[in-house]
Amino acid sequence: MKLTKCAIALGSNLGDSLATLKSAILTLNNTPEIAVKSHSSWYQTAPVGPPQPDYINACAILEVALEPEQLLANLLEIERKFNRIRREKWGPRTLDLDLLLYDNLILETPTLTLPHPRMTERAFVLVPLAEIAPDWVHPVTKSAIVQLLQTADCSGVQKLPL
Ligand SMILES: Nc1ncnc2c1ncn2[C@@H]1O[C@H](COP(=O)(O)OP(=O)(O)OP(=O)(O)O)[C@@H](O)[C@H]1O
Ligand SMILES: Nc1nc2c(c(=O)[nH]1)N=C(CO)CN2
Repeated sequence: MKLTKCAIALGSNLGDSLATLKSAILTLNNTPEIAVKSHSSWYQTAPVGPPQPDYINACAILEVALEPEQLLANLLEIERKFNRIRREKWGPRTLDLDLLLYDNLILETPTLTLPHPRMTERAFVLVPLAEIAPDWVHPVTKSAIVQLLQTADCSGVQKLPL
């Protein structure tokens, strides 16, 4: 099967978030149909939505031998492995994995929207993504990630020391 380049966002604001995100990257890379090609720095980010602890966020570039829905199923399965408590909408979680971009595919099904519909307004996604894929053109807005970043409010996003 052909390999497809994808971008994902990782987030956590419960438990040992940094350890969880590092472990999630290893778990992804141990999946036979998924290769993690690169990941961004780790960022501490102010919560968007209801009051809750700060998040650690990052983005990763994957090469996958999976259809979009299969990749989403893998991401949700890994989330489930790490998330032992019930989640409220936009509430705290031990691990959140969002599929941002699947090549230049535009897709809308009941369970999967591509590109991720809220990625263009989220500095906690655009800052880490611009680090690893600045020139990737968002297929709906036709803007490169680095251009989308120019209009984002990045005040709540802080790079963590290595
Ligand atoms: N591009 C996408 N990436 C991840 N999930 C998606 C995507 N498009 C649609 N979904 C659907 O969204 C559902 C709920 O996702 P989730 O609980 O992570 O939302 P959330 O993290 O609370 O909010 P947000 O989607 O704004 O980050 C998933 O089960 C999935 O079916
Ligand atoms: N800073 C930040 N805020 C959020 C995040 C996140 O990953 N980072 N995820 C949310 C639900 O997807 C809601 N709010």
